[in-house]
Amino acid sequence: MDVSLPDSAPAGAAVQLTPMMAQYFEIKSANPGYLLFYRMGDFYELFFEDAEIASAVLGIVLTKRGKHLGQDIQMCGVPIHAANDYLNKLIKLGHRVAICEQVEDPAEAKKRGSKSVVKRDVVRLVTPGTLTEDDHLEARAANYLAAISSVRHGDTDFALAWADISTGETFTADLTAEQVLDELARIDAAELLMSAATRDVLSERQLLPPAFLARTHVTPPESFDSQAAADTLRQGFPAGTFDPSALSRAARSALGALVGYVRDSQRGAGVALRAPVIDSAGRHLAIDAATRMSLELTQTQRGQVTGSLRHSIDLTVTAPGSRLLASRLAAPLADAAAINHRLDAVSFLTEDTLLAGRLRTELKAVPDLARALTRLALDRGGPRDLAAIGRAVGGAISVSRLLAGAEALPAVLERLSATLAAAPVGLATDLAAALDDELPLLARDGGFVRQGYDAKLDEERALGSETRAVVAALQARLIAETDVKALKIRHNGVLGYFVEVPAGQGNKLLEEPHRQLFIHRQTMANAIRFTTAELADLEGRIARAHEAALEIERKVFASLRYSVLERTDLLRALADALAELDVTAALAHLALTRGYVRPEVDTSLAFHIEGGRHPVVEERTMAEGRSFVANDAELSGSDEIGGGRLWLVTGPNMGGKSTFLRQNALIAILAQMGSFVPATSAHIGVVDRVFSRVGASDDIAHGRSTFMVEMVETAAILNRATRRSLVVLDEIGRGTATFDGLSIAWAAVEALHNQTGCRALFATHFHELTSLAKTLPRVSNVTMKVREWEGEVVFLHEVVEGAADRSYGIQVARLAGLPEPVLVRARQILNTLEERSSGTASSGQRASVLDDLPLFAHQPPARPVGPDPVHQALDGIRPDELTPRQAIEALYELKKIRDDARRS
Ligand SMILES: Nc1ncnc2c1ncn2[C@@H]1O[C@H](COP(=O)(O)OP(=O)(O)OP(=O)(O)O)[C@@H](O)[C@H]1O
Repeated sequence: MDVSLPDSAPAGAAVQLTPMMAQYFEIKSANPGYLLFYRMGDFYELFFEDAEIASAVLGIVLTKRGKHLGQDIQMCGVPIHAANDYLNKLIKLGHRVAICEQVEDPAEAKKRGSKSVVKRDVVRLVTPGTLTEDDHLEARAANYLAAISSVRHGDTDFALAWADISTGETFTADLTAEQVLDELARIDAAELLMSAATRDVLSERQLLPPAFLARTHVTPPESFDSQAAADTLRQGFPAGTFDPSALSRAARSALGALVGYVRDSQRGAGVALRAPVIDSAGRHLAIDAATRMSLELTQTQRGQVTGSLRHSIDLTVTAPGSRLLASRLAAPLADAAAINHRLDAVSFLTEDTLLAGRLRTELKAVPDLARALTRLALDRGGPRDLAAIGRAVGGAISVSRLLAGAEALPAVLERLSATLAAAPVGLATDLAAALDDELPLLARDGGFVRQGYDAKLDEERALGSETRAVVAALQARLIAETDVKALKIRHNGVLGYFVEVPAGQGNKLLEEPHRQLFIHRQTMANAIRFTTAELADLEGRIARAHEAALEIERKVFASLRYSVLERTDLLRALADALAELDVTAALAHLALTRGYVRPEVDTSLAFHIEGGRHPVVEERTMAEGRSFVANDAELSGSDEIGGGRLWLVTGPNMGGKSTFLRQNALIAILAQMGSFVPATSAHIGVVDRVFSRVGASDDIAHGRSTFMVEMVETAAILNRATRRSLVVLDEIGRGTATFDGLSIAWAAVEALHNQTGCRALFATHFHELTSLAKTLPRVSNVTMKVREWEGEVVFLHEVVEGAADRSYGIQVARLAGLPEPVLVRARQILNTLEERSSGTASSGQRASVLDDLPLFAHQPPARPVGPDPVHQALDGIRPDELTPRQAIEALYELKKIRDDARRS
């Protein structure tokens, strides 16, 4: 790429470019916004700014190659064999890459003249939402590409289409503006396509938070044209699999954009999207983004997976099973009959533990069929993908036999059993017979077909190894003829086969009688290399045998690939069934190992939980050697009495309010995703939406204060909750002045009770609210039980009827380690406030109370009244007289005395 260019216009214009530079610029300008991986031999090279970016991000050396416009051309390269790792890193950091390959044999280019360049073209655009390789994907997470469209004159305002290219699953949904955020949070797409106009509409309506904006890729408006979409869709899906006219205009537009983008990014490789499932938001239990965060469904509020509900309940044994479990958790059902079908299946496997155990053992060995299938469809698959499909089909057959042996299967398992029974036995046998035990990643270099599968291949391979024997024989003969014992026949990539003798004996071969036979090729420092006519002939035979063998292997691969792809629909159905079975067996296992029960789910407004536990906190407390205190909840209502009940939960900080609130929301979600629940019994009338605002945090990034966020969210709940909803609210109104906060909380409880009539848990520190139970018939007061001992508070985590008489804030502050003088002073202020001020004092009156407080007064901490049993016991101990064993026992005894005193 040696070019000297004038300091004028760049590529194309008056500038004289080398043919390769011209080609580079042409390809680069056709793919704006992408780092261009430009194939040169065994490397992908990057130039100019691309090279600077890649070298900085990947930590690879930036070099120079020729000049452009008088400037050095910056360049860096990544070797082909390691390209995947580098690609992965770039994509994870938000870059997009165009892979440009040589699309003809360099020999062809040479035929056009010595200066002609090899033809190159972009074969694939790699973006976060279009990944298919295992190296780039998390096995247990779906990787969605989504497209959102907006129309100004349809039934709905927006539509979303999304697909996981790695498995082909595709969905569409029409959305109202209100549903956009919820759905975006549920799908959590890796890449979100939209037109600039849609982006503006969403931003204007505050429907595009930074997390999604960062994943947004704006595509030209034409890509969202709903008219043009019809054609794109017809080409994008196999004929007869779906009818684009069944979609709304907005959904057609979104799906058209999605399919078009996938098609362009895969550059003609057959895109294996499945016919879209038309999703309707009403089918699911709606969970908004804030609730997902608050309940820590898939990650904790700190962004960690460990500690989330998903992490705690995912006992699946396959990656596709884990992905399905996550999507069920993200979108539990809202239809009692469908939920009960799932529960029937889980229930069956909790009863037949032998079958469940066997199923799980078989499933464990089943590879990711759907992803392997997609790679093969995109012509990106290798022998290992074929083998994975073979093993998955084999697994399906074994599992199907196990199910066939069971009697009276519930409907879901019956359906799965029927699907799995159709597993193509012949295909599995064929793949197992054809493929070797150890397989290379790529089909390109051969070496994957099992010995004995193809007679002709075995013949060519034998020829190859026979000729190797012939080479050995030839070497022995040449040694005998020349009497050069050190003569060797060797091979390298440049010379092919050659005869090598040490330099000292080389002359012998250059002289008569040998010079007739040995043709000089190369003189090295300590060796001389020759060839002979016989060796050249042998070499040709070996190469031909190798090429012939390779050709046969390629054909075997193509034919196996064809027989797999021919059965795409069937294989996908198997993949779905295997994942569903894994989820069902995993939920049964969860129920048995954690003591979960089957919830009674119906269309009533019941919400009656006995002995409920928090699935994650329970696990944690047990791991710490403590037991979890189970609690009941009774929010059941009916239309006759005007809706569900509302429990006002009071109690000190750290008393377990948040845990109690969240556990009930989680129990509803678990039940509706079709899982057993952590309780001794549960009766739940299907919930349409769950709202949880527990432990809300600042949204400073958005420039909204804690209070503002709280009010926006409370507004969303009051506007959106229905009688069927479950609302779980923690400390509404805490972020503002006491009286404002109290008034807002008061009005919110009234609204939830009188207008919404939903089932609700409302935790508060405003004890004044508890008087609402006297006037509102469906409101009850409960509190977290605590015990005080020597000025310290002991949390019992038990929910009991009644209202807390105080907050124990100072005791909790002591536990947190606030310095003693501060605590003493706080208590003093509190006493004065309590004495002199009634709950209804005006702020002016309170201020005067504060004026009266003695400043800087300090009193020593109050001593406990009466003899302290621990001190008494200590007094009785004579350390000098104790053996180590007695000392330990005394220590245990002391702790026991302390615990008994606390309990009494
Ligand atoms: N039912 C329970 N059984 C055993 N331990 C519990 C129970 N509930 C809560 N805990 C323990 O108490 C800790 C505090 O609980 P939680 O966060 O629910 O309190 P809180 O009253 O909501 O406090 P705050 O108002 O400060 O958020 C938990 O981390 C857990 O370890």
